[in-house]
Order: sequence, then C-alpha cells, then structure tokens
Amino acid sequence: MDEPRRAVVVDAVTKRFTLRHARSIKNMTLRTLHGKRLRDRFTALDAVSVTIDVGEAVALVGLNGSGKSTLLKIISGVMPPDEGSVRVRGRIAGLIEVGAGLHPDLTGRENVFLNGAILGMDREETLRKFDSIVEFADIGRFLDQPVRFYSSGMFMRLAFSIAVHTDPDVFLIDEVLAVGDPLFRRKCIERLHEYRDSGRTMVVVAHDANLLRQLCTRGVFLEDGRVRWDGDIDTAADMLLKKRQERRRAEANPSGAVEAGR
Ligand SMILES: Nc1ncnc2c1ncn2[C@@H]1O[C@H](COP(=O)(O)OP(=O)(O)OP(=O)(O)O)[C@@H](O)[C@H]1O
Repeated sequence: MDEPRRAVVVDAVTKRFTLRHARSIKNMTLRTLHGKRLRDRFTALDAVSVTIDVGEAVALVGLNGSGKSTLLKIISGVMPPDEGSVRVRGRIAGLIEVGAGLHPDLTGRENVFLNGAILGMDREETLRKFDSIVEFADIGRFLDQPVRFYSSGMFMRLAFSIAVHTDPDVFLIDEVLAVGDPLFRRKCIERLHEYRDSGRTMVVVAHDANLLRQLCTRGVFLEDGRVRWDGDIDTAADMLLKKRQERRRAEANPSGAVEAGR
C-alpha cells in the first residue's frame, strides 16, 4: 500500500455463494424431473470498493443479508474475494464470529496464549498483558476450564479482551456488542472509545443504530451487496431506520408491497 494514510483498501470486491436447493437425493430427483435448477449462484457482494484511512471508525450498515459480515470477513482475510482485492496496513484483529479464534477444548488460559499468538502477540507480550486480559474478561475461576463450558457472554468477554489487548492497528468487530451483559457492553464501548481516540482504525458491524452513531463517524450503507451510501454516520443510520420501517410495512401488508413494487 503506497499511501501511508490508508488503513484498508477494498477494491471492486465481488463475492458469490452457491445456493443449493436440494439437500436429499429424493429432492434432487424431483427438481431434476421438474426441470428446476439444483443450485444457483448468488452475489453477496457486487464490486464493492471502500477506502478507510488510519484513525477512521467506520460502520458497515444495512438490512439482514446485505453483505456486511461477508465484507468484514473478506477484509479480515478469513474469506477470499472472487474478484477484486483487499489491502490492510498493520496488525489486524477481528471479532468476526462468536467464538472465532477461541478453541473450545482449550482452557481460557490456554486460549489467551493461542489466540494471542494468532493475533500476532509473542509469548512475552502475552505474558505481560495476561493479568490485564483476564481482569478485563472477568472470567474469574473459569480461567482454567475449557471454554466450551463458558456461557456465550463469558466466551465473548474473553475473545474481546484478548483481541483488544493485541492493540491492533485495525480492529474489525461484528455484532460482538449484542452478546453479554449490559455492564460488559458498557466496558467494551468505553474501551472502543479509547481505542478510537488513540487514532487507530475500526470497522464495526452492529444492528444498533444508536450505538453505531456513538462509535463511528462514517457509515457505509450496503444494500443487496452494493454500496448505497458512504459518508457521515447519521445519514447511514437514518437510512437503516428508514429501510427497516419500509420492510416492516411491506411485511405487515404484503399485497401493498407487491403493488408498490410494480
Ligand atoms: N457461506 C455462505 N454460503 C452461502 N450464502 C452465504 C454464506 N455467507 C453468507 N451468505 C449469504 O450472503 C448474503 C449476505 O450475508 P451476510 O452475512 O454478509 O449479510 P449481513 O448483512 O451481515 O446480514 P446480517 O445482518 O443478517 O448478519 C446473505 O444472503 C447470506 O445468506
């Protein structure tokens, strides 16, 4: 990446998934006999380009299925794009899926070291930060239990704590703040504010428009895998609320929606 101010460059990224319509042999036979397709290609992201500068806090906003999580996964590198490219500058940490990065059979303590290493910390750095990680995660006596016995809140607390302690240059967060108790949520939000104010880069997916307004300054609104808006967060959050309202109306009055769609 030549431009020093660029933290993330997503260039014309397209991602397609295969939708299988038949799961059983019987179903496959029936569909074939009726001349129906067994699978379709579905475009989840369609030539998406987004450039994020160092220090920006960007929300990916949109209705369910608009492509937010897919875009975040592609930025994190856990999923490759079919077309286009992504470049990220610096250490990246992602809380992308619940449990991502934590190994269920290992204890909390072991996961701190394993996940820390995956996220780029060496043993010395992890040792230095260990107490702080455990304290923030507040997992107490569960530290030496396998994490598969953790509640979803505890799981998330540990994952969040490890990730934030790696001091990433780019922090990717998907719906993490929906899990866990309100107290922890507040702690995470405070931590994210500090993180943002220290000039690092953050990309957040969340469904809570008010939270996104608090955390982010810029919003990228996705619809059907395309960027419909890329600008101030308030406009993006308002678009989300408006789209939700339209969808609710359409669901409450399906015939009206069909007429309106004509
Ligand atoms: N691995 C996959 N295989 C097939 N389809 C997928 C896969 N992952 C996502 N999709 C589909 O791609 C579309 C975009 O999904 P994505 O999870 O990115 O949306 P989203 O905006 O994050 O939605 P949500 O708000 O519900 O999390 C959806 O229609 C989804 O069903």
